[in-house]
Amino acid sequence: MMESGKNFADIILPVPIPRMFTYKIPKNLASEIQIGARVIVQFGRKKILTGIIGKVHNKPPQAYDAKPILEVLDDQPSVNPLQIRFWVWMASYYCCHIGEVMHAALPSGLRLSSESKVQANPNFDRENAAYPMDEREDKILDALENQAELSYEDCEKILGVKTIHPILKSLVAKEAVLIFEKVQEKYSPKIETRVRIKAEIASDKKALEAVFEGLAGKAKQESILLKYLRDVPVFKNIKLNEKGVDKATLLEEGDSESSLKTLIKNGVFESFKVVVNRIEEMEPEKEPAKLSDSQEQAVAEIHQHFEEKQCVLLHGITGSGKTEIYIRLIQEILESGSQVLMLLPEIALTTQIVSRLQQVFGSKMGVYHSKYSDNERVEVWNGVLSGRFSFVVGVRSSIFLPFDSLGLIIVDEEHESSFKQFDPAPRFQARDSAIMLAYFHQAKTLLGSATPSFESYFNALHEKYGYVQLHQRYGEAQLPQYNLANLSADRKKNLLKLDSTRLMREKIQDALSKNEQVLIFQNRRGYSPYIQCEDCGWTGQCVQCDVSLTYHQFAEEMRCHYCGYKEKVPSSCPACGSTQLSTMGMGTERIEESLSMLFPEARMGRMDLDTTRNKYGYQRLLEEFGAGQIDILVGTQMITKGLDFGRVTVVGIWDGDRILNFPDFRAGERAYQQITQVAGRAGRRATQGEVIIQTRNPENDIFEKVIKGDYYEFFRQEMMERKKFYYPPYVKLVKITTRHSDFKTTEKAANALHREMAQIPVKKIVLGPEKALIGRIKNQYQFESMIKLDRSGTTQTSFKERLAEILEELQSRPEFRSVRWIVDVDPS
Ligand SMILES: Nc1ncnc2c1ncn2[C@@H]1O[C@H](COP(=O)(O)OP(=O)(O)OP(=O)(O)O)[C@@H](O)[C@H]1O
Ligand SMILES: [Zn+2]
Repeated sequence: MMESGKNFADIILPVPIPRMFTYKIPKNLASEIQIGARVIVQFGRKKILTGIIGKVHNKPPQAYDAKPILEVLDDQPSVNPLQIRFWVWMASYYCCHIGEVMHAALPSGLRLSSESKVQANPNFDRENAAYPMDEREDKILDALENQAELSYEDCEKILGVKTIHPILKSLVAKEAVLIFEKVQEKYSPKIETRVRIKAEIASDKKALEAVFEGLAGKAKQESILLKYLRDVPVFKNIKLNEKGVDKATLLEEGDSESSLKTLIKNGVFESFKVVVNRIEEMEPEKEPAKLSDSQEQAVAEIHQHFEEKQCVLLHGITGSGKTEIYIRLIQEILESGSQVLMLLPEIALTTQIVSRLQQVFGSKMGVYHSKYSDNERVEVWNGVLSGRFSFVVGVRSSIFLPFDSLGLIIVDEEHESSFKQFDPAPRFQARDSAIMLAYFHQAKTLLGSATPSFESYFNALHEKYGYVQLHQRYGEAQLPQYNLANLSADRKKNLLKLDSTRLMREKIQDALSKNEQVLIFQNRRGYSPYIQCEDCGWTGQCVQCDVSLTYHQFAEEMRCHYCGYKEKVPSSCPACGSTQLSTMGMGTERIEESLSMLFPEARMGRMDLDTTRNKYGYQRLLEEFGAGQIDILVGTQMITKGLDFGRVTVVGIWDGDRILNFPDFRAGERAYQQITQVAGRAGRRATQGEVIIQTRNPENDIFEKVIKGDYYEFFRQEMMERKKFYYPPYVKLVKITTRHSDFKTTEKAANALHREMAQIPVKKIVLGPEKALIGRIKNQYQFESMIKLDRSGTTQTSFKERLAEILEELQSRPEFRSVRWIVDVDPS
């Protein structure tokens, strides 16, 4: 209930309006106004919308006259105040509208529609109505007999008046109509038809015997009855009969439906319907593992750091057993009565780690996956609300679930760039947002990785985060042995076969002959093509930035994605003079073909976007691999994420150079992480694994650092570069894309924005605008500006506030009305 005296409310309106507007709180609704409740309001002259109360206050808006709130829909708020606080923060940090955050936050089964509708109340009996209707009310009810639903506009037309709300309100009060949102209807509970023996028969042995006698010679019906009694032993426990059995399950072994119908008709069975959970109930089946000494030690250190710090980074090498540490911490928090959220990158979620957690936590644990149907997502949402799930493991959007008392958030594989949402807004980083969310809940955050992001590692070194290390693999397992296979050298000696080096072939052969398994990794990222000299391995580098140039086929140019520097593709290699320049970019499919020619006996599998498109594709491949039905698995990034298979002894990195040549200031960091993660899949049990990296640059520094496992030294060197060239974490990046269908307008708008931004009086560097790497998408031209903001004080907030004003002003100029500006804070 509201404190008295507050007579205005800010209402979050849905997409496409996505903003907060202030409305008046009418006296008669004052007692129902609660933050997070859904309300009906009028927007503009015509539109009737459902919004959510974001804030209550007593400041009338300056620019317009506040309209009254028309209706409060919820007794219980749909969204809790912590969620609203989180939305507000996210909208301001990531420079988007709060309605866009709301749109991302609510599963579409719960989403607010942009238009509310009127429908007949199914419980209303018009013939025997308790209250009389006036003429206009009758007109609406007449219309609803022919039409399932009416918009507010329809009602206006029917009645020929402008203010229809009082009429609808009266109809609602008389329980004749319902006001609803169309999309909300999307969620439908799952209904199961079950059957059971009629109670009077089930509880009476004699009666049941009589039934059997009556069925003599009717084999089909008898068979159904026998199966029922096998599945539901009512003699042992009469209570079991009440729940009965799912009809489909009972008939699963091929019994006939018509025989069952006869049994129902003759009063032996009865059928009934129940609402069931889509997400299956599961009992825990395993105790958590006993922690090793170093794991116990790590847990103790994490506890210690949490005394003082809100966030701890767990830096544990691949195979060190971080999962078991998470399990211990999750248990502790759940026992204390708080909730836990564990975030995983998209693809890691369907795999081993989830089933491992499920074995321990059973159905206390909810899983929130992007491949879930909308209904399933609503069930997880409701499960969190009802307390059914006190622990959720999920993808980045699970930070929006309606938690009210989080105690801990774990972000596993925290370095993963897929925690960042690219499109649409909010373009949030789930790891960073999780830390903020935890702060609002007064909860702790644990970030875990074998290869921490430089941002997190930086924060740990500066003691902003606690830092805990695990240096050893669990049990007997050792880190794998690295081998660099020189592509150029093999080429000269004619040893290259179908792009494979001799060393690669030997190691694979070795593993196959010992009945061990092989993983071959090819980087998906390399799809942005680059030019490389086949003889010396030269690639074009930007003269102003520390990144490699991307090949633009259309213009026959190599360009820098960051500063816009460009040059023509040379006709011969500037380093060695060779004319063997080729475009790099080779897919997994071709590798699979090559390997099956080289190893015709081996059973091959391929895991990439193509082979995992459907819901179970990924799962199935992993199961086959786990069961030893695949000898060599070729894959992209997907095979790197937390896989734990005991028989993998050889990991091959097909094109090591491609990992290095990503046009990004994070190229080095990414390369280090990626190689270490892929390599980490090898030799996770007793046998030591081998990693083979094919490259034309065996002397590249990154390989040396990875092989030594010297993360700190690598980090230190990269940081010097980043400091010198103003890159994160020394500055904050904001990227702004300007889009329009006309080239000139796009350029003009981008330049106008640039001039305005340059004026903002904060410490910053504004780069661009540059034509984007992909100059045109869906017939929209795009230009990009990059802003590097000083990290100190209020620089960021001042900049973002002013930016919002600038964009608003630009948008209001007639020439730029249809230009789109996309702001990406902390782009990755
Ligand atoms: N205390 C323990 N008792 C028994 N087995 C353990 C224990 N800790 C870890 N293991 C086993 O060791 C293997 C590696 O552990 P886990 O997968 O948790 O490593 P990780 O640190 O997550 O590695 P990565 O970063 O490579 O994913 C797993 O097979 C796991 O079951
Ligand atoms: Zn450059």
